[in-house]
This record gives sequence, structure tokens and C-alpha cells, in this order.
Amino acid sequence: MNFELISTDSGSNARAGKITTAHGTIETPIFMPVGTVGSVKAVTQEQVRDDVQAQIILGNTYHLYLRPGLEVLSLAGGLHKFNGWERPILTDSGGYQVFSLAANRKIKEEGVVFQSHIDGSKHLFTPENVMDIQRTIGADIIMAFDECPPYPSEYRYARKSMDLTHRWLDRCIQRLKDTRPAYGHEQTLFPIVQGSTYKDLRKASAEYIASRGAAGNAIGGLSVGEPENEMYEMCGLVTEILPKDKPRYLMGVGTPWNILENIALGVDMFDCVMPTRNGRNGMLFTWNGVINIRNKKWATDFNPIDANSECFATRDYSRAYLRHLFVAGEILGMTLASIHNLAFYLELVKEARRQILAGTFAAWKTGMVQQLKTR
Ligand SMILES: CNc1nc2cc3c(cc2[nH]1)N=C(N)NC3
Repeated sequence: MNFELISTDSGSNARAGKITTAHGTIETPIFMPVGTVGSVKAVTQEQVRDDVQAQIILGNTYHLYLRPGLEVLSLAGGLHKFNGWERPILTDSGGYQVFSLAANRKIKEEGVVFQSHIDGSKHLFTPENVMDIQRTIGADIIMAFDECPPYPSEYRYARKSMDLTHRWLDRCIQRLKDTRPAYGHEQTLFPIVQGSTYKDLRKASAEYIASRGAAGNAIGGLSVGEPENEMYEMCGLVTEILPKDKPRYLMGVGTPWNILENIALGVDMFDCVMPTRNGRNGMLFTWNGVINIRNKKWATDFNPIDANSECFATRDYSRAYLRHLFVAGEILGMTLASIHNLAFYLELVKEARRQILAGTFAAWKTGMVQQLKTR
């Protein structure tokens, strides 16, 4: 994997870049739609590619390992062949899902014992086998196995957890040296900065992660319930330390305004379930704020969300009709809202990139953040 830093904004730490992977290039800043079990919920791969214009999507090691499982994925020739998404894929390591989803998990030095949220079966994730699982899935970018401490965490717990995450990272790196890609294409490891919301721990973790010399670096353990200003403070601390010539990936973030604020702090990659999960519930993001389409006030508004949009879901359906679909519980409502929200997130980061290349991002961001929050 290669990262080309093309330009940095004049009035902020925002960057425009290009990532090259075995399955194609990614222009940063980028938003990555979440496709947890190998599909972006309610949206076909063709719509994700052509209407959303996504350049990379996410999968989850925890979910894919449990279902469809490694045998199916291996026999398919990896996730790209299995789900037909031919562009880049990033898989999260399970570090977060094992803590947010699994039952009865026990953390040991060796790894995490947990029970499947699907059938209660017992499993063990270790840095080594999580690397092997991600080899079998075949994602272009794979995440280190980390512990994601809950928010808030006691200082002592956060420090112990950070140290464990660092030891697990070294085991991930070693395992990848001892194994090969399963399908011939290169796979790149991103380590994950932890340290909860403690400034000294975040700095120590950023230093440690930076010292590993990885091709990209992730910031984890944020967007887990902490106030927005703490997220921004921790992110700013970390991006000051991470190498400038490698992409920075802020995991699980966020709202449109969170994304713009963190782009200004020097983050290049984002993923979040909000455009899809909240979209399926009628929360629509627009340039002029958030619409709750179930609200009665849209019942006779026969305008589309945005008549000038390139995206059909945004341009060709009225707010009244979208509201009707949600009130009636029609599946089409979830599909249209998901496509609209994802296309909006991709358009947002595309416009941010334009502004960065023009050197006008900082001023544009200040006004746009307010505009995105209205309604
Ligand atoms: C929704 N917020 C969120 N914070 C995260 C933090 C992490 C993550 C996923 C996240 N999602 N995956 C990891 N492997 N570790 C850190």
C-alpha cells in the first residue's frame, strides 16, 4: 500500500492524499461505508459503487468469522470474490466488536475468550488468529487486534489496557511476518492508538504506534460516548505525533460535522454506521442539517431532498413519499435513505478534498459545520 500526500490546507492540518492498494486507489479524505457481514445493509454493491461512489468499504472480522465463517470465505477465494466488491476493503479486527457485542468475554494476556452473540458458542481471539482470520477474509487493509476500553475508564485500567494493546500489536506484526496473503494480493496492517481520554496515555500510545513504522495508523477508542470536545482534543494530540506521510484513520467517526472537524485536525479516513443505521430509522443528513423524515411536517412536502443532486435517491423521490415509506414500514424507505445518506457522506468528503486542494478548507469548514447542524 502506498500513500501520496498531495497537499495540506493553509489554515488547518487538513490534508488531501491518495492511497493505492491492490484493489484500486482511494482519494483522501475518505468516508468508508460499513459493510459489517460483507454487505452495506439494504444497498447493492452496484449502488454502493455507482450511486454512493464509495471507494472502499468496511467488513468486520468478528462477524465474518462467525458467519459465513472461514471455510466458506476461503472456498469463495476471499471476501472480494464472495460479495463481488472489487474495490478496496478494510476489515476491523474484532477488537471493538468483541467488547461491544460478544457475551461473557474474558480478557487474558493470550487473547479474549468470548461467546458468540449469535448462538452462544465459545471462541478465543488472539492477535495471531485474528491476523490469520483477516488473511482468510483477504481485506486490503487489516486492523491490529486491540482492546477498546469502555468510556469512561479509570486511569489505571486505561493504562493497563493500552500496554496490553501494544503487546498484542507486536504479536500481530510478528504473525504477519510469519504468514503470507491467502489470495496473492498485498494486505497492510494499521495499528491502533488507544489510551482512552487521558492525554499522557494518548501521547504515549501515539508514540508507540508511530514507532512501529506502519503504512497507515488508526486512532481507536474514541466515539465511544465521550463528549465531542474530548474526541477532538485527543485526536489533535495524536495527529501531532503520528507520521505526516502516512494516512490517519479515526475509527467509528462520526456525524458530518465530526468528520469535518477531524479532517481539520489531520485525519484522512473515517467509518461510521450512522448514515446506514440511523438512515434506516429515517434520519437523513443534508447540506442544511438533519431531517427526521418521519416528522409530520414532511407529509405534503413534494420536493426531493436535493433536486440538484447527482444521486437518484436524493433527487428523484419527494420528502412526502420518503416519509410515507417510513410510516408504512416499506423496505424501499430504508434503501433510499441509506443510499442518500452514504452518497451525502461521500459528497461531503469530496467537497472537503476540493477545499483542501484550493487552500480554502479552514474558512469553509467553520461555516459548513454550523450549516450541517441546523434544523
Ligand atoms: C462507533 N465508535 C467506534 N469506536 C471505535 C473504536 C475502535 C474500533 C471501532 C470503533 N467504533 N475498532 C477497533 N478495533 N478498535 C477501536
